[in-house]
Amino acid sequence: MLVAQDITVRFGGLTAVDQVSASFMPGELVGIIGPNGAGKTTFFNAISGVTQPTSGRLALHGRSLAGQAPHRFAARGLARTFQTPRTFGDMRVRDNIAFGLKFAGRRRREYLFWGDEVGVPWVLRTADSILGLIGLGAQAELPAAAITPSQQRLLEIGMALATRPQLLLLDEVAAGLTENEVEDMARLIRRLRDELDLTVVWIEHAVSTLLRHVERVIVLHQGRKIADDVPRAVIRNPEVIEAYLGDEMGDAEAEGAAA
Ligand SMILES: Nc1ncnc2c1ncn2[C@@H]1O[C@H](COP(=O)(O)OP(=O)(O)OP(=O)(O)O)[C@@H](O)[C@H]1O
Repeated sequence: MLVAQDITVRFGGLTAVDQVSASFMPGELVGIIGPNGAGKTTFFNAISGVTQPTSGRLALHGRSLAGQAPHRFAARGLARTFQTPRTFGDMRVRDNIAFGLKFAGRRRREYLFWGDEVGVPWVLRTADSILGLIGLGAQAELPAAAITPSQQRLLEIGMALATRPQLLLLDEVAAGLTENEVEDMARLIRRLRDELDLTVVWIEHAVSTLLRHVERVIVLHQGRKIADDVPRAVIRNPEVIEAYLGDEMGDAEAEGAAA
């Protein structure tokens, strides 16, 4: 689906992402974890066209995306959320989704091409069916600014889905949520992956929940990739424990997470 090769992003003298390579296969749910400042969001920005990598190669469906603008990434089936939800507060919840359906990602010509909706799951064809999918049906008429922070996060996921992605990048969609809400979010992400045939890459600090739900986890530390494996292996990796997991969770909790 997506292949990133030796991606490096420098800001002046700081190397935020240091030669990170990673591949994402169709249908995978992959987590990205690491300490604050490890380069997780910068890596996301680089693989979604928001930031131009200093060096490295990037291919979606085998076609190079180097130097392309973010809307070209969207047109090729990539959607993402941001750490701070980017919704339109004075527009109704339903209209936020409708905006994504109408405008996001695709150019007019591509809409004509997509007009017959061939291959688009029916739940992604209307704003109301997307709202039903993410559990925001009851909030459809409210201004987006009036819904709770956790609902804002769901709405941003809905807006991303409205672009009919095949690859969904989620940046801390569970930040600030209660433990139960984080668990609900993880279940929703899995359900979306399964029902919509998505590839999902999910950055999150709620490590124990993430490790219980993803199939593979990539660990970044000081811009470098220090692990890329199934959760069971990653929690036993001494470098990962030293750099991150030792602080984030006790051994017993980690064992439970990857059980
Ligand atoms: N636009 C920028 N200009 C300069 N430095 C930046 C910029 N964006 C990020 N950085 C720096 O790059 C490094 C990686 O930041 P990044 O936000 O990618 O980390 P992160 O792993 O996502 O952290 P967090 O978990 O806190 O969100 C940090 O040192 C950060 O200060």
